[in-house]
Amino acid sequence: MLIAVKSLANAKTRLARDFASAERQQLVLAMFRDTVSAARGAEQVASITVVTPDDAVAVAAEELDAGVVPEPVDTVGAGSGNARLNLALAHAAAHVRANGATDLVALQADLPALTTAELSDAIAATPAGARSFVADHQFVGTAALFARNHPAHNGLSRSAAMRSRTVDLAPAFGHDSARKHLDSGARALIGEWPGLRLDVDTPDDLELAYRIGVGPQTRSNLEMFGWTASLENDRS
Ligand SMILES: Nc1nc2c(ncn2[C@@H]2O[C@H](COP(=O)(O)OP(=O)(O)OP(=O)(O)O)[C@@H](O)[C@H]2O)c(=O)[nH]1
Ligand SMILES: C=C(OP(=O)(O)O)C(=O)O
Repeated sequence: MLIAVKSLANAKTRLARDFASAERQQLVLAMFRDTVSAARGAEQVASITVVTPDDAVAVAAEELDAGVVPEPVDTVGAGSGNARLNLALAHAAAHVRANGATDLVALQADLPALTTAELSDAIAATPAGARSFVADHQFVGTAALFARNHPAHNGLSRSAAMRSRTVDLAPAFGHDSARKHLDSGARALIGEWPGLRLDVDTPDDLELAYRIGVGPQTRSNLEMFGWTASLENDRS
């Protein structure tokens, strides 16, 4: 499993209205921790690799027993943030495949309401020998992208077999990525996975995730920042 996280100082700018910079960075880390904790419970997830330029994210990843791949240098000057994100994921994919991984999933880092059961269920629905994805709850973005290799066949040399079996991740995250993944041949997975489909970008997403039920790190940070109390006040 691959997870990309950009520099915390630049993260979640769309939450800037509700959270000061230091709080926002802490919240991004908390959502990341809850996402990794839920993901690592899925029995199909053999390892988690985080690609990031941020030292604090790398430390948090290591504390959660995830591997860390430094941000590739060629992403500097790679144009838009999304181009950098996709280069970072492709770099991490090459890294884990060089170390023996076959089936890949690129998971968003901001899924605080993710449950192990729904991720496990989604992985079980992925076709072999193909790319597939779980769209976000609005069917605009992508919560998770999967690339499963073709099953092994006999009669080829080991290297030829590896080449012919490989299904590239070909990540196309960013604006309208559900459409981009569909248009590039990835299959949209069907299933009721509300936490998996809810990546948090805006205050409205955060409120929705909170109502579904967020993980303990996210919850305690939101309580500490007084955000949950303000939610109650807004409702009364
Ligand atoms: N390693 C890495 N991860 C990235 C990069 N750009 C984005 N990401 C990650 O990809 C996911 C989606 O990123 P964005 O939607 O662009 O940014 P965001 O921080 O979620 O939100 P905004 O600042 O509000 O756009 C987040 O988990 C980011 O941390 C990058 O250049 N490198
Ligand atoms: C990059 C993506 O996520 P976000 O919604 O965080 O921009 C995406 O969905 O492809």
